[in-house]
This record gives sequence, C-alpha cells and structure tokens, in this order.
Amino acid sequence: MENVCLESLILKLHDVQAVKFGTFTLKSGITSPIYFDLRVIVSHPSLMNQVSNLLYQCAKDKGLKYDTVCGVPYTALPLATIICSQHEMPMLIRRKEAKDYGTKKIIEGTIHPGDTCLIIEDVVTSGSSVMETAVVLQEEGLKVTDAIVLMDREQGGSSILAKRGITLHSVISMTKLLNVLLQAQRIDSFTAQSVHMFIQENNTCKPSEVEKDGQLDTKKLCKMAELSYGDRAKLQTTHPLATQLLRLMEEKKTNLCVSADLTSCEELLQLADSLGPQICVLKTHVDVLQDFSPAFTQSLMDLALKHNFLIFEDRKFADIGNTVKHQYEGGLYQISSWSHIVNAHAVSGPGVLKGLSAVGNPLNRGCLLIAQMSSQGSLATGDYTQAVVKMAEENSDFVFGFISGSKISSRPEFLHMTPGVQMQTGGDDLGQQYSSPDDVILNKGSDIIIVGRGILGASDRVKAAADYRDAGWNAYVKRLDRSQTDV
Ligand SMILES: O=c1ccn([C@@H]2O[C@H](COP(=O)(O)O)[C@@H](O)[C@H]2O)c(=O)[nH]1
Repeated sequence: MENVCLESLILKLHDVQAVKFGTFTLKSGITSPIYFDLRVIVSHPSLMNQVSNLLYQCAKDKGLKYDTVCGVPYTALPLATIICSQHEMPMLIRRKEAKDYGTKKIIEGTIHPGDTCLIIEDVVTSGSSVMETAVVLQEEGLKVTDAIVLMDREQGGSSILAKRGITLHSVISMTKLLNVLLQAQRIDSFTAQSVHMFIQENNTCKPSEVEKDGQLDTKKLCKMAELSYGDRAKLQTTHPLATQLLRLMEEKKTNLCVSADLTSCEELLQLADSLGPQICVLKTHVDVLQDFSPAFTQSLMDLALKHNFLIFEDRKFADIGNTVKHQYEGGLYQISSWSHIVNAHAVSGPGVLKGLSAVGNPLNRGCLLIAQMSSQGSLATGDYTQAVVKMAEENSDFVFGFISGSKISSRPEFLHMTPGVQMQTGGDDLGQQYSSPDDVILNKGSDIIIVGRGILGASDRVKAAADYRDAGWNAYVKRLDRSQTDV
C-alpha cells in the first residue's frame, strides 16, 4: 500500500472529523483523548471509495482467499457493499437483531456452509464487534479466518482475535496516524504523546488480562461486550437516575416494572405496597385515577422509599417546550414533584426535552424517549427510531433511555424499557401486541419489562408479579451467560 495514499487518507479523515482529539468517553466507560467516528464518511463518497479500495487492497496484499464478504454493522456495511459491488463478489449482511417476523434470519444473503467469509470493520478496540459477527457467521457454517480493519486502535483487539483464530489486518495503525497528523501539524507533540500514553496504559484488552491458565477468561472478556446492570451503574456516563435504577435492579434482582393502570388511588397504593418488593419501577397513568389527590402522591412516594422502587408517570409528553414545561410542573398533577421518571415523544423535536429538562434537571429527574411502541401499526419505526436515538444521545443530561421493543442503542448507559409484555403472546382487541419476558430480555436485548394486565388481571397479583419477576430476571441472567460463552 502506498505511503502517499495512506497519508492523504489520514488527513482527509481528520478533515471530516472522523478522527477527533479531546476528552471522550468510550463504550467501555474509559475516557480517551482520541475518538474515531467513521460513520461520518458516508457523507463523503470519494472518501468511501478510497477507504473501500484500501480495505480491498489490504486483503489482496496479504494474499487472502475468500468466497464472500461481511461488514460489521453498521459503519462497515456500506464499505463491504462497495467492495463487493466493484469486484463482483457475493456479500452477506449481518443483522444486529434477528427479525421478529417472517424468516427470523440473522444473516441476509445466500449462505454456502464451508465457504470462507472475510470480515470488514472500520475501527477495532477490543475486537468484540468483529468477534460477535464472526460467531454468528460460524454458527451458519461459514469459515472466518481473517478480518480487515481500517483503523486498529492497538488496544489488544488483534491479540484477542488471534486467540480465537482470526487474523486482524489493519490499513492504518495508531502510530502511523499520529505520525502523519504530527508531521502535518494537525496535532502537537503533547497530544500525540498523551494518545500514546493512553494506548499503553489503557490496553483494556491485554490478552494477559483476559487469560486464566493459558485460556481466555471468557467472563472478563464478555464484560467488555455485555455489562451487568451493576457494572453499567458504575459508568461515568450513566445518568444519576439510571445509576440509581441499575443499582436497585442489581440489589433487588428485578427488572420488572409494573404498569399500575388502576382507577382508584387506594387500590393503586395497595398494589404498590404488595408488589413493591418485586419491582424496580412502578408506572402510573395518574389521569385515569377517579379520585386523584396530592395526598395520594405523597403516599406513593413513601411506598417508593419503603420498597426501594422508582415512580414512572407514563405521561408521554408531545407538545412544544413551553407547554410541556407547564404540563410537567403544574396543573392538577404536578408530575415533576413526585415522579422520578417521565417519558416523551420526540415528534415535536428537541424543544420538548428543553422544556421538560428545565423543570426536571434541578429535581434530579430523568426522561425516557419513546422510540418504538408496542401497538400494531405504530409509526415509530425505522428512521424515526434512529432519529430518537440521536436525540437521546444529544440530550443525555436528561434522557437516560428509551421506551422500545428491543435494544436500539449499544451505549450501556442507556436503559431500554419494553411494554407489551405477557407470558402468553398475542394481543388485545385494541391493537396492543404482547411478547414474552424471555423474548424481550433475552432475544431483543431490552433491560426492563413493563407488565400491566398480565399482573393486574391475575387472581393472585403477588404471585403473578413474582412469576414475571423470575421470568425477566432469569432471561437477563441467561443473556449474560450466553454472551460469555459466545465470546
Ligand atoms: O408502546 C407502548 C407504550 C406504553 N404502553 C403502556 O404500557 C402499559 C401496558 O399495559 P398492558 O396491560 O401490559 O398491555 C400501558 O400502561 C400502556 O399505556 C404500551 O403498552 N405500549
């Protein structure tokens, strides 16, 4: 690969801010002086072509033989597409989550078991994303022996992948990148030095650290990919309310939120008292109460303290900032004074969060954005959902998670809460659709199940809540176990 070509690429990547210097918190919670965001290159077609050519050339220079190509979702997907299109090679697409309808496939494209698949990735730190893709391909009978990455952060990922039989080939090394930017006076020697030191000191995935008796300690390794609720609570970037919630979930061993859709205050308070020990969150719709009074909210707050759960008023704010501010703070319900959590639709734009956070932040409250809905025909899908994730990322001082059917953000500081949960799947006659606790937590990667009528309609609500709590928690434990064996 020609040096001039690499140098011009590095400078272009810096121009478009695909590489940035400053203070950044990585997925693992570590603070880094350098950050790569290769996603931006999709807006620069000539850069996309240049990167794809270099990735292809790298595979050629190494003499790699392969039958098909798969890009690690999402950034490397278009890169793999360009390579396959230009060189007329078959490609496979790995889904992040299996489809919950139709074929339920996790790999799209024609699979020929025994074929060798080359993995394409944009940036490697721990190697866990490459590994996740490799495992899925291997489960389909494909051979995975090599991966090509544009940028290796040199933090141990290549050694870890090598231990699992995958050779990582990188187009740009961290050392090369820093040298080129230093020579071009894009960064000073102090910055280059601090990045070098960071890499040495934060080799988060040193093989020696994840080895036990010469074997990979899969438990440690897995922690990089899937953190427990307790570990997520410890991340610097986690919102204080999410920290409180994740901690109490770990302590009480529950990821059950009961949806207390009742019309009498007394019945609701009785429910909160009897189910309190089983739940992490109690969700209300105060506007369906026939006898609401401020005394009710005081009693509910007392029960939340007694049983250590959070209160979530499912108000679904959706107006302009100024209006939601009044709706949250004032009126009959004065929601901000008693509800730890509220939620909002993103449809009116970020102003809704500006208005809500002006009231909620001084009170240490938090908000969930509604990214998907459980009802049939919901319009909150696809690009809308993606835009909601972006809005959450841009407002993480107040937003700590989502109402969604599945995990939609890989950032461990965000919580996913899923309504439409019952042991018996199906729905009601007004469009509600139900998934099982196992499906929601284990297969779709959500964090908290929200259960209403599944518990409220039972003859013994305490027993039903215990069953849902066990089902939700066991699915979470299974998910952690599965990710340990997958790595
Ligand atoms: O997409 C959504 C958003 C909110 N909900 C609310 O959750 C409960 C579900 O009650 P069930 O009795 O378990 O069906 C209810 O309060 C909804 O308003 C939802 O279902 N879907």
